[in-house]
Amino acid sequence: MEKVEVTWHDHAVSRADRERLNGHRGCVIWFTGLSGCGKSTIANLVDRQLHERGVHTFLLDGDNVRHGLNPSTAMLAESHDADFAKRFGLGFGAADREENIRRIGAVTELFCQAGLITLAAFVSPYRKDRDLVRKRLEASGSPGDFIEVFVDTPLEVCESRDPKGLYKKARAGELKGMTGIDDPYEAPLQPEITLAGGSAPPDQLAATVIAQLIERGIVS
Ligand SMILES: Nc1ncnc2c1ncn2[C@@H]1O[C@H](COP(=O)(O)OS(=O)(=O)O)[C@@H](OP(=O)(O)O)[C@H]1O
Ligand SMILES: Nc1ncnc2c1ncn2[C@@H]1O[C@H](COP(=O)(O)OP(=O)(O)O)[C@@H](O)[C@H]1O
Repeated sequence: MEKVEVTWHDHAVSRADRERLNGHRGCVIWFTGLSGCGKSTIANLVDRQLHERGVHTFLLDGDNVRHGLNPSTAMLAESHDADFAKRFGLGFGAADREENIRRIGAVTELFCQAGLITLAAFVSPYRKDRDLVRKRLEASGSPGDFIEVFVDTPLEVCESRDPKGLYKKARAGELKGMTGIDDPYEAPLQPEITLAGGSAPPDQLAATVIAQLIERGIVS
């Protein structure tokens, strides 16, 4: 294996300096759940409401990140040769999802160090991948940096919403490896917040998240 020489450098402006300037601490609010459960809708509402309160935030969202940081092999093949595209493109197999979440976890870690309240909305179906993000964040930062929000919406409800027609394709056998259909979803065992995404409106669920942030002293 090729040895790569890299050295960690401490920054002149610390996380504490940035948090003082922002007037609040950084943290990661990680929304997980099935496709169509409401992650993006709720995360966007929370983001907008925090922004209106003067809180420094940023939202990372599954579909969007897969257009830029973590594109598919087919997307990369438009600008790179086939070997490069195959090596770095990500799909939805278990190892690809693991690498997707590992990279996003590293980005949330940077944003957290920048003192931002970072919202992440990803299916993130594997417990070990989410737990690894938590572990890394807490190791480089402090306890409470990772707030896991389980958007607990029954599969039948997600499937009835099906805004992108993915469940329909999966049921028709045109899409393989759809989470909840022929690919696993491992629900969090001890999420900080659980939202009943199938039985309450999005604004009520967003209000629950904001109330929790206030209770935890993250925003005032
Ligand atoms: N096979 C399969 N399973 C689940 N989801 C699929 C799949 N194929 C495409 N999509 C679309 O990709 C979005 C999920 O991307 P993520 O990066 O969040 O997935 S993961 O965390 O790596 O599992 C997901 O977005 P959301 O619907 O917003 O969750 C889907 O639009
Ligand atoms: N709590 C809710 N009640 C009713 N409809 C919802 C709720 N949350 C989201 N939706 C609707 O469900 C669909 C999927 O929501 P979305 O936020 O895109 O889910 P995800 O990001 O988890 O895939 C959208 O059409 C959205 O308007």
